[in-house]
Order: sequence, then C-alpha cells, then structure tokens
Amino acid sequence: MQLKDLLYKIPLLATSGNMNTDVTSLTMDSRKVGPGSLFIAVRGTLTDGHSYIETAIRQGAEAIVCEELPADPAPTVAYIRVQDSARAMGFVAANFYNQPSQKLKLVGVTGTNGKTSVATLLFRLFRSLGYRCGLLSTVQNQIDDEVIQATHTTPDAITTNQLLTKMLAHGCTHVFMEVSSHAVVQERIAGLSFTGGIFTNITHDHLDFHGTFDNYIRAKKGFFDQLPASAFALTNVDDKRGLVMLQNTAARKESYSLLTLATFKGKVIADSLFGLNMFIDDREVWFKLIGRFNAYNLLSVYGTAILLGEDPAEALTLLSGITPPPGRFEQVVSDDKIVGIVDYAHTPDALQNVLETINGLRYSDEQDYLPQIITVVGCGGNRDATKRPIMADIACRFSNHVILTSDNPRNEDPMAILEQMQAGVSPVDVKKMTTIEDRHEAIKQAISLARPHDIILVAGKGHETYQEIKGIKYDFDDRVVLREAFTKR
Ligand SMILES: CC(=O)N[C@H]1[C@@H](OP(=O)(O)OP(=O)(O)OC[C@H]2O[C@@H](n3ccc(=O)[nH]c3=O)[C@H](O)[C@@H]2O)O[C@H](CO)[C@@H](O)[C@@H]1O[C@H](C)C(=O)N[C@@H](C)C(=O)N[C@H](CCC(=O)O)C(=O)O
Ligand SMILES: Nc1ncnc2c1ncn2[C@@H]1O[C@H](COP(=O)(O)OP(=O)(O)OP(=O)(O)O)[C@@H](O)[C@H]1O
Ligand SMILES: N[C@H](CCC[C@H](N)C(=O)O)C(=O)O
Ligand SMILES: [Mg+2]
Repeated sequence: MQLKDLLYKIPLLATSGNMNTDVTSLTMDSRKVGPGSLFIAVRGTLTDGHSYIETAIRQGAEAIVCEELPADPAPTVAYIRVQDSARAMGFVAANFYNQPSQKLKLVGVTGTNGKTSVATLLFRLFRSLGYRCGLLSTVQNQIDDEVIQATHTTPDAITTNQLLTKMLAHGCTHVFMEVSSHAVVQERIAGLSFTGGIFTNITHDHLDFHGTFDNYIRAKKGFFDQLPASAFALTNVDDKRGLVMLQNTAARKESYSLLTLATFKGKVIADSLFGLNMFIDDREVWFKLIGRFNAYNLLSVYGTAILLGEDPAEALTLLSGITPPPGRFEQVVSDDKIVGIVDYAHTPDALQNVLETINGLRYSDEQDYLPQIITVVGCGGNRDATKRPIMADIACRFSNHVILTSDNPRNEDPMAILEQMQAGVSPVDVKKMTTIEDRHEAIKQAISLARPHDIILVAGKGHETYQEIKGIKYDFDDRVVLREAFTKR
C-alpha cells in the first residue's frame, strides 16, 4: 500500500520524502524491520523507539513515523512527524489492513475483573447462536475453533488488525475483545471501530503502572470516551464508577444492575456450588457459573446480546448452557470429596468475592461439620506491590488456613514479595498463616490439612500453565498439581 494511503485520519505535523513509497509491512520493533517496512518509533516504559530509527533504516525501512526527527534524516527515507506515534500506529494499522473492525461487530470489554469471563461468555454464546466469531482475551485468542496463543490481554494495534483480518477471511461476523487499561493508555485500541463497549467494575489493580486510582479510572473511561455515537456503552450501575465511565461518551448509554433501575435488570434467586439461579427480564434461568460476581457477568452478556439484536428468550436459553472460561472457579474434586477450586483471582476485590462466595456455599453431608476453607495464594512480581498486604489480609479474614506462596515472582525475590504479603495480616489472624515459597509444596500442604468437604482455594494463576521466575517460564498448572496431589495421597 502507498504510504500516503496509510496516513488517512492521522493529524500530521510534518512530512518529508516520497509519500507514494510502497509499504509492505508495519512494525514498532526495529528487530522486525525488513525491506519495505514502515517503522513506527514509540516511546515505551523501558526504552524509546526513536533510538532505533537508524537501525530500522539500516535494515531496509522505507518510511518512519516518529514524534521527533533524527538529527540527520536519511535522504532516501520518508519521514512522518506526528504528535503521538502510538496513537498514529493504531490508525496506520487500521488503514494498512483495510479497516477490518468496520466490517465486524466488535465489542470491547473493560474493567478490573470479569473481562475474560464476559468476553469468553459472549464468544461462546454467539457461536451457539450460529455466528462465526473471534475472541481476543488473556487466556487465548480464537477464530472459531482455531486457538492462537495470546501474549497480552489486549494485543498491540498491528497484531489486533492482523487477527481481525484473519477473522474476516474466516467469515466471522462478531468479535469480542478485552480492553485492558494498559491498552487504552498505550493507544493499542486507537483506530478500531467498536460496535459496543462494556464496563464490568473498577477496583484496586495496576497502580504500579497508573500511579493513582484516579489515573486508573481515567484510563478505563478513555475507552468509552473514544466510542462513536453509533456504538452502545453498557455499564454496571451497581459499581460506584459505573456512571462515571459514560460521562463523556458519544455512544448510546445502557446499563445493567442487580440492585437498581437499569436497562437490564437481574436478581439472584440462588447461588450454589452447582450454579446460579436468576431472574432476568421476568424469566427464571439456571446458569452453570458460580458466585454473585458471575451474575453481573451473565447480565452484561445478556444485555449485549439484546443490544446486538438477538432474541431475549433464545439468548437466555443458550446462555444457561454455557460453561465458564478455564481457570475461573474451576473445580477439581478428590475421590474423598475435598473440593479444590482454581481461580484467577489476582486482585483484592476478586479474592474477596471468591472467598465470600465460597464461605456462603460450603456444605457437608456430615451434620455439625462446617467445612474449612484453606487458601493458597501469592502475588505477582514486577506488578502492583500495594495489593500484596491487602490480598494476604483478605485471604486470612475469609479462610481457616492460608498458605502464602509464589505467583510468578518474575525478577523479584520471591521471599521479599511474601514478606510484603505477611505484613498485611492482622495479629489475630497470624496463627492461620503459613508461608511456603514453592507453590507445588504449598498446594500439597493445603491438601494435607484438608478433610472431606473442605475447600481448597488456589488463587491467582487460573488458566496459567507456567510459573515465571527470573525470565524463565517453568511448566506449572494449579489444576494439574491439585489433580496429581489428590491421586498420590
Ligand atoms: C508495561 C507495558 O505494558 N509494556 C508494554 C509496552 O512495552 P514498553 O513500553 O516497555 O516498550 P519498550 O521495551 O520500552 O520499547 C519501546 C519501543 O521500542 C521498541 N524497540 C525496543 C527495543 C529494540 O531493540 N527495538 C525497538 O524498536 C519497542 O518495540 C517499543 O515499540 O509495549 C509492548 C508492545 O506493545 C508490550 O509488549 C509491553 O508489554 C509488556 C511485555 C507487559 O508485560 N505488559 C503487561 C503489563 C500488560 O500490557 N498487561 C495488560 C493488562 C493485564 C490485565 O490486567 O489483563 C495487557 O493488556 O496484557
Ligand atoms: N464481575 C466480576 N466482579 C468481580 N470479580 C470477578 C468478576 N468476574 C470475575 N471475577 C473474579 O476475577 C477473576 C478474574 O476474572 P477474569 O479473568 O474474567 O478478569 P479479567 O478482567 O479478564 O482479568 P485480567 O485483568 O487479568 O485480564 C476471576 O477468577 C474471579 O475471581
Ligand atoms: N493480567 C494480570 C495477570 C496477573 C496474574 C498473576 N498470576 C500475576 O502473574 O501477577 C497482570 O498482568 O497483572
Ligand atoms: Mg482477562
């Protein structure tokens, strides 16, 4: 495609060189530049793409998008100076791939917790309604049955447009994607044309990246601020910030709630270890998901189906048969009925929700025995450290025993992370707490403490199949470890 055609809709500060140059590939990474490439120099958190412009040219880049021109620009190369390279990249990518998002019904889901759950439920529901669908999520990207490994919750703009193009070629009509707060700030969603946006909730996470909670709220809101008037913006009005999200959106404002007036209103009739029973739009339905937080996820999925024109009765009937995504309240039960629950709760709010759910659901055939809750939990390294003491405190308050352990220590000292967690535990709860750095040993210890009907919550890693320590990802899957340890007893 000719360079000038890639610049459609981008505010340009200055250009030089041949705008008719033929561009054959795009990249923001100099290591991936080849002959015919357009290199977009983006300022990152670790380094500045502008310092790789020369390398990119040596490797054959024909054109450069940047915020600042090099001191001595190469005469054979075209330069485009813009205010914000990351944002420009979104539009360049959409132009290069011929605007795939405009030809799809693309729905984005944002919020601290529930993005993967909602996006995956939507993907599964719309497939069962008979559509070909795409999914971009933390667990995996998917084009109908084809699974494509995901590296981020929300991919960069080039990858997203590439995937959307593949989805279109496959005949997909609907795509559901998670929109992380990092993605909004880093402009990974710039240039995409959304049919709708969903807000789940906002609580403590990622303060390492955003600095303050207000900045984090602004990042999430930025998604809705970008939606066009033709889109819908569906928000959870039971969340304190639900309405804030829609303050400046041009999109049609819609809402869902379990507590108050809203476009889509639901009520939980029963919540058990076998599923949720709800009233939605005067219909009573059983769902396969567990926990009140999932009632919110289901309601937003139902609302989205209606906003996309589906029949309410059919949507609810099909939704009642849909299973949760992997690693979300996934149960592994031993022969003698110890209940293991693997859940991706990695924020204080998610952990508290899951533990409150478990506290309300435990039951035993034995009279007078209230099953114990044993929680195995850790916090990621090189991520928001302020959530560590809070999560340990919550784990102890809502469990009978807690084993603090590692969850992707990355480049931090695992014991230092665990010490920060320990610091949050109140003196009355300290007796409940043990620390075992090795997650495998921690799970084994939890099992050794359990009796039939006790519940072992293994929180934080969910679907993950690795433990990341000092740059190396070792095979590790909480579900497999639980299953093996149950069998070996
Ligand atoms: C903190 C963060 O979000 N970082 C993302 C960011 O990288 P960065 O800003 O650190 O980039 P950088 O390394 O400073 O490099 C700046 C620029 O120079 C370029 N470069 C660099 C080196 C070189 O030799 N040549 C070159 O051209 C890079 O390609 C880049 O364009 O941009 C990169 C490209 O898109 C991402 O891969 C990277 O994600 C890192 C790996 C990451 O761990 N991100 C996590 C925190 C994340 O994004 N998480 C969210 C949300 C999680 C959730 O709640 O679900 C997600 O959406 O996944
Ligand atoms: N609507 C919800 N409200 C509160 N907690 C939830 C909700 N949905 C799921 N959770 C909890 O949060 C955990 C993560 O859920 P999910 O993976 O759907 O969130 P996410 O927003 O995609 O997370 P990530 O930011 O890592 O992508 C679940 O395992 C569950 O414990
Ligand atoms: N998307 C989240 C995942 C956290 C999962 C947890 N297992 C960890 O590694 O911290 C993040 O990047 O913060
Ligand atoms: Mg997710």
